[in-house]
Amino acid sequence: MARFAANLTMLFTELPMLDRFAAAADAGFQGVEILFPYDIPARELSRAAVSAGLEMVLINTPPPNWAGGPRGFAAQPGQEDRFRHDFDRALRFAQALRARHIHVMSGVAEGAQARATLIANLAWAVQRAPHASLTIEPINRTDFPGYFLSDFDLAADIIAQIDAPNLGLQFDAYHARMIEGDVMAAWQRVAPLVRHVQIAGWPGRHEPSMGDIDYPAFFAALEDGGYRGWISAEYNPARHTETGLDWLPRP
Ligand SMILES: O=C(O)C(=O)[C@@H](O)CO
Ligand SMILES: [Mg+2]
Repeated sequence: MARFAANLTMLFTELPMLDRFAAAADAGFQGVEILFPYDIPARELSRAAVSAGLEMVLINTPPPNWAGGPRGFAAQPGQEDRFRHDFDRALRFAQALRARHIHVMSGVAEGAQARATLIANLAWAVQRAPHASLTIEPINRTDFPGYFLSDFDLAADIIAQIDAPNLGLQFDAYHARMIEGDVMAAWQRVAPLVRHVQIAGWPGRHEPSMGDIDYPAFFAALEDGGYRGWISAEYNPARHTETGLDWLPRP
């Protein structure tokens, strides 16, 4: 069965970051992800994860933090040096945290040159970090205006073109609902490429129990299809985090 992780950038924000680890473990999560961990020394984050018995599942490149920084540079022509510098920093953090995946963010860009830039940067990154697992994630342009990678078929094409064992797809069911409408159909199309799954309710990006995505059916499809990766709760709780965890399957 897939294991569940809590996105500590968005869940348990009632607590300071380092206290969110124990709260996530107590609530029944087995792993955590942090979108941009770069404000806190990696050894402190690592200690908190280890003492809570949690696996670090994912971090994002690049360093600018969640509160307002650009969402990546990988598809921006002319920003290759910045991308490489940020990627190396993400890699150092991922190594220190033993993070399973690094999500490489494309940023705001458009057109053929952006696509070529993203492919060239990813081709560099998969060689730079042969032992790391890298992901790319289609993100909807309503919430993230101008974000380059907002199409599942484009992401699949890019992964095929790079053709590296350490690059895969990050499937966020909320973005799939926003971009495609039918989450299950999108999943069936790209499932073999998926390394990491994220979930939230739609509309609103709140608890998975709120809205029209049938998560029990989605979890069953993942199980039936042999998905063995993590499922990460990446949503803005509408209530106190713990009160809203009735959707979380517990043994
Ligand atoms: O917004 C999402 O969805 C993500 O997974 C983030 O990594 C984007 O910052
Ligand atoms: Mg996501």
